[in-house]
Amino acid sequence: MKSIAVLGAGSYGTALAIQLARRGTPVSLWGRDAKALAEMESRRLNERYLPEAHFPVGLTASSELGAVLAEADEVLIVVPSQALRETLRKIEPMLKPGQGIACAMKGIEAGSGKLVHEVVAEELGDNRPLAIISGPTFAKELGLGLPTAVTVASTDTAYAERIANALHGDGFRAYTASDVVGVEIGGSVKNVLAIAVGIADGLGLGANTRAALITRGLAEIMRLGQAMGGRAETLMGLSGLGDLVLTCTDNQSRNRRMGLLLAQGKTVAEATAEIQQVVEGVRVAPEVRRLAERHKVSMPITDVICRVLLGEISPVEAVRSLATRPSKAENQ
Ligand SMILES: NC(=O)C1=CN([C@@H]2O[C@H](COP(=O)(O)OP(=O)(O)OC[C@H]3O[C@@H](n4cnc5c(N)ncnc54)[C@H](O)[C@@H]3O)[C@@H](O)[C@H]2O)C=CC1
Ligand SMILES: O=C(CO)COP(=O)(O)O
Repeated sequence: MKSIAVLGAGSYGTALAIQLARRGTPVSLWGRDAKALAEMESRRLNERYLPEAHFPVGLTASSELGAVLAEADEVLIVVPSQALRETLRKIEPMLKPGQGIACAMKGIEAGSGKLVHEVVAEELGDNRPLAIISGPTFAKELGLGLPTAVTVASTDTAYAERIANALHGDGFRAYTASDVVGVEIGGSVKNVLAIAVGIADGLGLGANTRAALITRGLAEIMRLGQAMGGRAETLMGLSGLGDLVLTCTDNQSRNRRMGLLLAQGKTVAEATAEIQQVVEGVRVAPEVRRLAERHKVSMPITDVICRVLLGEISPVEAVRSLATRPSKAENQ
């Protein structure tokens, strides 16, 4: 790949930019805060979001969006999902013909319930190649160069391979897939389930509860994902089960930490202020619930998490309401 613009200089945008540069692609990392970007460029480090990983040669940081896009052959967007549409509107007049768009955010647009590929198609049309990058990838570990695997999904196989090849290597494995919806649903819904597991662990409910929530959470991902056209093998893969296990079981996850803090009695606002980074599950949960209603699938864990986030029930009541559901066949 000749060169790539990475839009979004938070923890994950920085980590992916570092990986691309490590593999030899010239990368421009763009963020909207001019002072922060100038500091990153001079210190060769993103002190606030990824202080563990130095920038390789070939990675430049800039807040000049026009210049960054003009020099790039491809564009990778890694802003939070709620900032995706705004970012697309900003870049649309500056894009060059043929520049592909890859997206690595994990969420659903609040209010519209649109998946990432739908938002991109609405704003940019469907003439550009589009890929979704997802999977079990904590930014810090990726930044440190620890072994990591992702899925790159696109209906354009050649484009998925181009993006995967740019990322692949040095212990980073990038697999390709064509099931865009399956990859998007796995990556979005696992954020909600990680809040649930965080709550259970925060309340000290133990390993049995954690395993039950992860497994029944996977059942929710499978039901919604398949109802929306995703494939079971995708939902059981890196971007589904893989990311669910990662996010539910390690405190690097902001969504899991949200659950832990709610279990301590903090409000959503207090927990958000403490975490100081994006917690996608909070905005995604009500959208997942609406999608479940629209597609007539049962998602009881998602449902109680929505109610906790709205302040309708406490974390203890949420767990109680799940535990007292009537018995049923496991495969329904
Ligand atoms: N951090 C991680 O380990 C991983 C994160 N992701 C996903 O990546 C996406 C981005 O998350 P993080 O980088 O972790 O968030 P973060 O909280 O570390 O950073 C967010 C960044 O987005 C920027 N931003 C917010 N609104 C913006 C806007 N309107 N225009 C431009 N920039 C804007 C902020 O200034 C900040 O630099 C999320 O969807 C997340 O789920 C996916 C895999 C791993
Ligand atoms: O998506 C992630 C890891 O794959 C990061 O999870 P959190 O957003 O919960 O930190």
